[in-house]
Amino acid sequence: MSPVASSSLKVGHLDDVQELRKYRPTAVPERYVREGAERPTVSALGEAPASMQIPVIDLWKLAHGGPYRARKELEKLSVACEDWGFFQVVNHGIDSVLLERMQRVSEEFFMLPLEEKEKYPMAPGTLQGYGHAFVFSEDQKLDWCNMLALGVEPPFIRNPKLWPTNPPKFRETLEAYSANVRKLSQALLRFIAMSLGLKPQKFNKMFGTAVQAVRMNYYPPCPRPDLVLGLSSHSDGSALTVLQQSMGPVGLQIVKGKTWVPIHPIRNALVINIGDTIEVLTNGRYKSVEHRAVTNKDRDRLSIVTFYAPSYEIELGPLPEFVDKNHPRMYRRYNHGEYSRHYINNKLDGKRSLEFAKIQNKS
Ligand SMILES: O=C(O)CCC(=O)C(=O)O
Ligand SMILES: [Fe+2]
Repeated sequence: MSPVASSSLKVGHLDDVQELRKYRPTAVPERYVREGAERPTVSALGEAPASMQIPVIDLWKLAHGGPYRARKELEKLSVACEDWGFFQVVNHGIDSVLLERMQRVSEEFFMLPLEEKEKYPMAPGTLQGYGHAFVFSEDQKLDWCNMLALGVEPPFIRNPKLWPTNPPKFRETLEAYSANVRKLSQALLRFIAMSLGLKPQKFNKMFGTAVQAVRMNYYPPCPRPDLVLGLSSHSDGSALTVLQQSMGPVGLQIVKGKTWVPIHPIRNALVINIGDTIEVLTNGRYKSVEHRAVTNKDRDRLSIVTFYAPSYEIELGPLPEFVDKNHPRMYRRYNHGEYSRHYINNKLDGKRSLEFAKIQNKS
């Protein structure tokens, strides 16, 4: 994919938030301070009661639970995708030792000295390496986050120079982890297809050789979590996203109605969300829900996020099964590679990226 020509971008000086934090500041630099409505506590949206939780889906029950339990779990999955766009999955089959190893090597990477991490620089306007993604101008507000993003599959999207050799176990751990997450994504897509009354392999067949990328987000403690965002609000440009988060404080929040709902970490569970591709294919029945990350005053947080998406050459649009008199077509047909380019060349801004495909229905 061709990113924005980096020479055409003027993004100003970008601080590294872990370096900023070393001086134990009590204030945050102006570039991180959000406008009122975007601030986590003075948000246009309210705060959800702590009891409000996204559904938890048991993959074992779906796959092996017998006809009754599997059907019940499939109904739960359908509600999760339709009403929430997010769920946590347990008994997903990925060994907890591998999850822990992945978390450890990621943490070790972020704890390296800056010079070491800067050996894998993310060029402005691209989405691979260590640095600041989605920054396109000098006046854009910055996220309180450090990122390492890597293309994983198919092999041609990899930039091996940006795969850390330090920590030494990083590469092999990411390979093993990604192979497992790929299988899980395919299994989930089978059940999601079934929950929609489609043939189980509908999405997997249609996607061709799926594109898989990983992003590790590290959020250091922040002296003013009330003023900044760890990650700006957005929906994911993937078909499906698989997110592993550390057991610490809540960071991920999703929009539900008029509230920001916190996603409380469950040990060894993975957070799954519907991305823009599934929203388009189902003509909006399953939605890619807006989400963001907030920071914490005393504790850091890590998320390891896998984006699973169709092959770039695939043409996408709402499937005929989801378009009728009562459900007019909401999205045009487009090429997925073109959408991916559009997504990475625009700042994260709620669901704005998907405007790319929206049909303005006259009502
Ligand atoms: O850190 C999180 O929980 C949110 C990460 C996320 O939404 C993303 O990387 O797309
Ligand atoms: Fe996301």
